[in-house]
Amino acid sequence: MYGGDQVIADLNKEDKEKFLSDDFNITVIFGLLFAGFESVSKILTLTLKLLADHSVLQELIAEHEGILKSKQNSDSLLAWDEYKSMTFTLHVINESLQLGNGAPGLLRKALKDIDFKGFTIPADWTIMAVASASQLNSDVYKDPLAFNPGRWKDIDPYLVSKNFMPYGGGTRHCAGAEFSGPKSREDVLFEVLR
Ligand code: HEM
Repeated sequence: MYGGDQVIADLNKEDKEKFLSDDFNITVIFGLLFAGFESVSKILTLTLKLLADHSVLQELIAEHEGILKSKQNSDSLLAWDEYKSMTFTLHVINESLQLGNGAPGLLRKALKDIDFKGFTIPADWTIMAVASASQLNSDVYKDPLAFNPGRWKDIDPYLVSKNFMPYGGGTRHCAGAEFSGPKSREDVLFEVLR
């Protein structure tokens, strides 16, 4: 049984039969609604605004029409390979994610003292990693506030690996990343290295 199914099943059970506690289930439902709604609506709104303001729509439409034309059965659903072949679409999404910085900060806790560039972050301290500090850094991205999907065509994989984390990273990496937008850092890296 998947986690979501378990939550729904537990909602209909007596307390003593429940596998997960009510507190846990409520936190999961709130978390999913918040994580899955606020993030998508914010980035989607920004993307539509950027598309309205810039002349990339024709190229996007051409890419999608090309895929539709190459389909053997025009009524068939979008296949995974077709989705993955939308290179320009992915560049537009990346650019929106890079500009949008959906999460203001990624929260972590120092499990032990951490030495970093001559400073020590003491154990138990809360750390907030601010992705926009690198995603909007002009030393990293040339003219970072410009909407330029073309920058993703030949982007340096090293730069991406260190400076693009719209979905966070590590064990707390966004659970909806593959579902909501295609690009984790690892995906971009894979695409560039391919
Ligand atoms: C454009 C859309 C989205 C963006 C930019 C985004 C971004 C993020 C970021 C930055 C984090 C924190 C990761 C970290 O701390 O390393 C996160 C966590 C999370 N996201 Fe997303 N997210 C998006 C869509 C979604 C969707 C659609 C869902 C669910 C269907 C979702 C579910 C989650 C969950 C459950 C977490 C918590 C993961 C954990 O703490 O273990 N996200 N997201």
